Formats: sequence, C-alpha cells, structure tokens
Amino acid sequence: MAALDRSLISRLPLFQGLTPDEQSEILRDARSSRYAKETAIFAQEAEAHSFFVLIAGHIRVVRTTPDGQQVIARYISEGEIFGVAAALGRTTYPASAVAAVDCVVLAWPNALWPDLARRFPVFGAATYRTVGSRLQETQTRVVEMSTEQVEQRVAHALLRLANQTGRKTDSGIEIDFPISRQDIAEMTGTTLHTVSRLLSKWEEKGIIVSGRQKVTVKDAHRLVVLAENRDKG
Ligand SMILES: Nc1ncnc2c1ncn2[C@@H]1O[C@@H]2COP(=O)(O)O[C@H]2[C@H]1O
Repeated sequence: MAALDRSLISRLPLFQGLTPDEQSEILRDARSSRYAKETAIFAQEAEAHSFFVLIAGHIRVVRTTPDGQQVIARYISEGEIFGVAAALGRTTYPASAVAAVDCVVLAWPNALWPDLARRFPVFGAATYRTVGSRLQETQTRVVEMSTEQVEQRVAHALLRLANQTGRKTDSGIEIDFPISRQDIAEMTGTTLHTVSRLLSKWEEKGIIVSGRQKVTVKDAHRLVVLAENRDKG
C-alpha cells in the first residue's frame, strides 16, 4: 500500500480490535487509488474483481435501469467497506460507484476475501455487520417506497443523509458533500420538480436551508414530524 496516513486508517471502525501488526498484514495487500470527482470506481455489470474501503470523500452508488433511468441506491461515507457483495459471491457489480467528490480508496482483490476473513475474524465480523445494517436500511427504504407519500420519502432521505454524513454548523446539520435536487429525486423515486417544490416549501417554513448542491437541516424535529406524516399544518 502506498504511503497513506496509517493513524487515520487504524482508527476506522473496520480495523478496530486488530493489533497494529494485523492491520499491517491486511493493508499489505491493498492498493490505494485516488479518484477525481465524477469518475467511476467500478461500473454496473463490470466483472467484480475487488472490494474497497473509502478512506476519504463520498461515493454515490447508482443503478441505471434498462430504459436509462438512474436511481441512487445509497451514498458511501468515509471508513465504509463497499463492493463487498461482489466479494461474497457475485460475479458482476450490481450498480456503479461514482466519486461524488475527490476520493481516496483502498482496494483488495476479491480472491483474497475468504483468506482474510478466516485469518482475521474481527475484520470478517465487522464486514458482515456492515452488510447486515445495509440490508436493514434497504428493507426500510423498500417499505418507505411502497407505503409513504413523496413528502415523507424526501424527508426520510434528508434525515438519513444528515444522520450519515451530517456536520453540525451554526445554522443546523449540513449534509457534508455536494448534493443536488436531482440527486434527491433519484434517491426517492420522484421528479426534480417535486423535490424543488418541497425544498422551497420547507425553506419558507424554516425547516431547511438549501443552496446550490447544498442542504442544511435547520429543524430536524419538524423534518421527523413530516417524515412520520404527523404534520397538521
Ligand atoms: N439491484 C440493485 N440495485 C441497485 N443497487 C444495488 C443492487 N444490488 C446491490 N446494490 C448496491 O450496489 C452496491 C455495490 O457495493 P456493495 O456491495 O457495497 O453494496 C451494493 C448495494 O448497495
């Protein structure tokens, strides 16, 4: 692995509970790469050769439907392992991973996964925990998509992003990477027009502040009320 900040890597949740020597052994087989904003780390349907950990930046996981529509499956934050479903048995990537900002990524060949998980059970268990919590999040979103009105879905998406990547500022919780209204529409199965209408309405009510590719949640409590459809005004 190229010279990356080792102290930063050793603090990642994925490496907790491993000795410095064990961490070094796992990292020995990793390749570190930089990806400029909007470049792909892997492409949907490409042969799955590696699994990855995001060291710096944010990544969008995007699936393109046969008729060309794009859906944002989720965002990946610093420290997360990804592309791992492929290591666990798939032969192609189910979606594309695209750098939402400039990123630094570690990659391991998939062929090493069974051996790494066997030799370092703590690392294996941390990976399975991540996959498990993603499965839970996916199921939550399936229920949201099939039962909630669009206003609730957009409110839930903003709360999830604020929770996952939020940065506290004087004006509220700022989603810590560039996110457009189109991105929010692709996450919630609606149109740019509807997202723009909702964000403008919430901005007028003082619930959020939105700028170009930026959203800050000013009043998380009221957004929760909207997400749970308890708003009476
Ligand atoms: N059918 C699918 N449609 C959209 N995204 C998917 C699908 N299956 C898996 N993914 C996502 O694609 C991601 C690829 O990296 P991961 O394996 O970490 O996690 C995977 C899921 O988040």
